[in-house]
Amino acid sequence: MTTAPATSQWLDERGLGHLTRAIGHLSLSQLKALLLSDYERVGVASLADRQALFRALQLAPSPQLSPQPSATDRVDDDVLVDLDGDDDDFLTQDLDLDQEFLLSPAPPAGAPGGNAAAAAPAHLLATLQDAPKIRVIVRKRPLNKKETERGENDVLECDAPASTLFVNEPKVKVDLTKYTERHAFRFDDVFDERVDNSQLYEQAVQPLVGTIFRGGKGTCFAYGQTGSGKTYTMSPLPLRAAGDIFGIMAQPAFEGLALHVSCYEIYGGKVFDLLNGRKKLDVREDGRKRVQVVGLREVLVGSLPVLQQLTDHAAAARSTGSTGANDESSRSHSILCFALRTTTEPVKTVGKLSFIDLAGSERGADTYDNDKQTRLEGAEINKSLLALKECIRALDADARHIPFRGSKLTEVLRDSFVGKNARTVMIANVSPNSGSCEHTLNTLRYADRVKEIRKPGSAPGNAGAAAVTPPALPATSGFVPVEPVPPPRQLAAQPAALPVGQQHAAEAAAVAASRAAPAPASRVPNRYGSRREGTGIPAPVAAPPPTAPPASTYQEPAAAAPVNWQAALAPAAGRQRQQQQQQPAPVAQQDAWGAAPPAASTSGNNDVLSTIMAAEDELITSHRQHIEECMGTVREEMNLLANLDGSSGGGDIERYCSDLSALLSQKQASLSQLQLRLHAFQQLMRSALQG
Ligand SMILES: Nc1ncnc2c1ncn2[C@@H]1O[C@H](COP(=O)(O)OP(=O)(O)OP(=O)(O)O)[C@@H](O)[C@H]1O
Repeated sequence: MTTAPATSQWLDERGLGHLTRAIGHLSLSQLKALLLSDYERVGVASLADRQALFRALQLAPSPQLSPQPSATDRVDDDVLVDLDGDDDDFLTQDLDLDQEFLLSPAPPAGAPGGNAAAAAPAHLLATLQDAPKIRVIVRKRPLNKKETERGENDVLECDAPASTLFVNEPKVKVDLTKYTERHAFRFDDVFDERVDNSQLYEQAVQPLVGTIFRGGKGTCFAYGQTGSGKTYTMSPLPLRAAGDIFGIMAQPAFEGLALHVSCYEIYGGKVFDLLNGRKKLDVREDGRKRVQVVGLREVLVGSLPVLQQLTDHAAAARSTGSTGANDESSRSHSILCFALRTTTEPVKTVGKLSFIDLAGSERGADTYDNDKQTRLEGAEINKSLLALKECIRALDADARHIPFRGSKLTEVLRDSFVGKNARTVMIANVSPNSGSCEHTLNTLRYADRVKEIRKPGSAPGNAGAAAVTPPALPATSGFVPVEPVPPPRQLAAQPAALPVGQQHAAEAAAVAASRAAPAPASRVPNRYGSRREGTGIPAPVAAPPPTAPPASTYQEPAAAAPVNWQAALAPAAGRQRQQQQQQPAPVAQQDAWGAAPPAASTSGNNDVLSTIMAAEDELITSHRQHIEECMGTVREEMNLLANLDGSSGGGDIERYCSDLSALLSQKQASLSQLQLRLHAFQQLMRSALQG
């Protein structure tokens, strides 16, 4: 194993020379790319060494850690070509992109010896350099018949040459005057309703095709509200891509490769194989810390008709999910994955291309639906879409931490996010009708946030791009522009840029909170207090100390905490059976917290029932609030990591630690509160049954 001189000197200077043997062969930027959890794997065994190395890497200025690629930075080609290999994280980390012809370069189109496929357009043989790391594209669908019949307006205007989309939002003032608020968003590309699927494919996906022959991992997402055209956009793309892939594979220079396809769905946080009778699959991390969808059926495809049959089969399996309702498709994420593998042993993965039709973005709003199943699904969708956004942002920022653990979706897509050879295209689908305006704005804000971190010199996005001045609005029937138009950056940065689910959740929680009794002030100090308060989620009652045990290790406390059971069952929000609750039942026994549930037997049967029902309501309400709080905290944690990753020089670690500590305390408080409430409820049930 060769030692990189720069690394060994760097280690020496920091008193870590003894680690040269273990990690001296890695370049400094490869070291920087390691996660703390990887240190042991690469041979830094002692905790003290791991901490010292982490600190040293954190404190070192970035340029020092990003030397130009050198001979020592190169990894064996064998490893580079193998996306499944141990060193996946190092794939092309410091690779000179010109060296990325892992397979011999293709002959120029039309060159002697080239077959029909050799005439494939040269841009199909694009290198990773040719494909931007992330592209965000907006596609507007036409007004449909129903919308036209309802007399709905088209509120979207596309300025394709300027890659800008204008939203003319109809609004009504308190004095009932109608007016239009005009929003402008700029993306990498804006496609209007006249752009067909072929044009979209050529501009959005075709640039990714060549990259998968060079160790690339391409991912194409369709995001948007239900009915905005995600499936319409996404369905033809794999076939078109496969046509081009087969074309390249037919060239002599690319012999010895085979295309494999798998299709699965994530529904309610669970994974189902769409090519294997919707078999439920487990997701596990293997010994090499790579996430695997265990038992996923992968089919070797050699022709377009076979692929067509498979995609039809998968589409049918998706729309006839567990309940058989078509509506299910908008509640699940569907993933079609191409893997390009060598045909000779040992089989290696050369590249991957994934197409993801995401769940309807507004489905996250279902967290306040009456049906428990729908609520949980809504929460899961919300969580996954938020996590996805954070992962793409982290990817764009070359962050070391990609928060893929935030949801099942991002967990299974981890491979697509890791490494410099990952390329992502997000297609934000929007509906043009005025009735969908709020959802459309939320979709555009989401897409805008995805693009927000944009490095100088990269493709245009809202951030850093010249302000787009919306042109004067033509007077449209019914709406008169009476409000000044804020610049687009301002619009894009509006704090209301929450996915619609969160807005709804926040609104619902605010209404509930306004009806509830004021929450006690005894809360864990919260740096994020103002934002959290803003969600309208009431503070937990009698917050326990922040030292409460985390969920996984939770045990009932031996020492009784001075908590009254009625306080634990006190309404948090939206109480429905307040009357019955106001009659406290006598104390029957002490619970493990020193709390005393009422002796149900001393009240009449109706009273007992009412008390239990009220307590049950409160427990469920608390649980829902806990989930909302957790989601908010996860988002803040992701922001923390993103800030750390985004700052030059590795971020302010001290601030990061104190913020993280506050968030963890907040989580513990919320969890303990829920456990307290659950425990009291169980006691109540037990005593009612005994009585
Ligand atoms: N660009 C377009 N041109 C013409 N018709 C379109 C276009 N986009 C979507 N449609 C039509 O709009 C309807 C809804 O589209 P689609 O089913 O793709 O929406 P979706 O976002 O996938 O919805 P869901 O989340 O429910 O799966 C379909 O009838 C589709 O044919």
